[in-house]
Amino acid sequence: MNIALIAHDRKKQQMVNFCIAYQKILEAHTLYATGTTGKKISDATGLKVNRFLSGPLGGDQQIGAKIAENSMDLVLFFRDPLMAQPHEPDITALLRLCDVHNIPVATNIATAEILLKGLERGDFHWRTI
Ligand SMILES: O=C(CO)COP(=O)(O)O
Repeated sequence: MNIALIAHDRKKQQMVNFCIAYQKILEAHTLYATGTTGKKISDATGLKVNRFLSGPLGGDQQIGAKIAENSMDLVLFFRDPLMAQPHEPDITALLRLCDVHNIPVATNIATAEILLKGLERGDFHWRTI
């Protein structure tokens, strides 16, 4: 499965901790991330992460393009709901494309944990059909 990992600045440490906790599951998949998030994850875990541009410079849009091409199976996006983002339209567009293409998307760690447990259990095999 192709998994996108994205975190806003005040959620990045949480994303790193999440990736450490679920490294065993994540390492069996192909990981993608926005620029800064991906660097922090790979530095902390050694996981191979394919990095796009930083979010404000177009990284969310690049991940959106992968979704539109049916090349992304799962999106874990730890958003900061208490901080305005300069690239808010890009974020909205990315989440919209998840809905257009029925891509499972978590916008907080609680949902992300449930999705990864489902992934481990094989709940997403339908994505490969
Ligand atoms: O802004 C982001 C997502 O909207 C994340 O981008 P970075 O991972 O480059 O900080």
